[in-house]
Amino acid sequence: MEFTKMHGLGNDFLVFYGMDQLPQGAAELAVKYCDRHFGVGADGLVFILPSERADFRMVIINSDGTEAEQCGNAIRCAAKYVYDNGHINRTDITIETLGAGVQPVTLTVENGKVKTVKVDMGAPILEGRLIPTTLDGSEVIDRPVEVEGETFRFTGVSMGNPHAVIYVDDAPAYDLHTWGPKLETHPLFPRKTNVEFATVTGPERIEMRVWERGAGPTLACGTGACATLVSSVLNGLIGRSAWVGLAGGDLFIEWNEANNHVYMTGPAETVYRGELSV
Ligand SMILES: N[C@@H](CCC[C@H](N)C(=O)O)C(=O)O
Repeated sequence: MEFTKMHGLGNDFLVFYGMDQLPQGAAELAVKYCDRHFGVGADGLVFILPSERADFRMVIINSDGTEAEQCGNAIRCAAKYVYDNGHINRTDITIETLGAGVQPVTLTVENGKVKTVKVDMGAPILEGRLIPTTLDGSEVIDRPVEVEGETFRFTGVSMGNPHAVIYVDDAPAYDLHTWGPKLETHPLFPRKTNVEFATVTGPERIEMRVWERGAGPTLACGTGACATLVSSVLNGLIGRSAWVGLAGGDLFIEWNEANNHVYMTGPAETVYRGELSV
């Protein structure tokens, strides 16, 4: 099986193209080859497949073998992949995802090279039961969640996949390894959750670190950055656009008031191509 190693701000993937459907055993492949010691090493597998509703369909499998509904960094990589490899010759592409439907993607190309990728990530889902959480209500803002005697306050946002955003004093220094896994699997979140620890540091800047559902600590999370901007607006902490600083670099996020859609702009990089014997 041929693959291409790609990343978005260090959130890395093995990208597969050319199959008609998701291969059997994709979960086992993910566990085996995402392993950083006994495999290739990645946060997930990305399959770019044919779609009946869009130019392409993307499936993302986390490194623990679970399928996610959406992945912001992977969709930027998928768009760059199909453009660079001549599978499409337009810079406006549509990509279908499980959790967020068909998403329009725009590539900025300079001297034949993809510089940035902007994705219309759609409207955030804010209803408690739909995120999903076990809480009722049209919004889940600044609500308590208790873990081993510690009370955190979180805001729930789904970008097709679930996120719990928690504000801390210094996100880059935060001990996410202790609290991330406990919050990810808390019973308040029936499909588990991605967990973002965030600090608003300026009128257009948020620092964020992420513990991802099914992948643990990653260097960046596109949907997490979108969820963090939405949460920060809902909590009255920032305006409707900002740079979100992650361990692997920055993403620019806008939540458009007119159509309620969230837009994410950032880079995507190819590292190398390889072949797996399976
Ligand atoms: N890294 C991603 C999100 C990948 C899926 C996530 N771990 C989940 O299970 O929801 C991103 O860039 O959005």
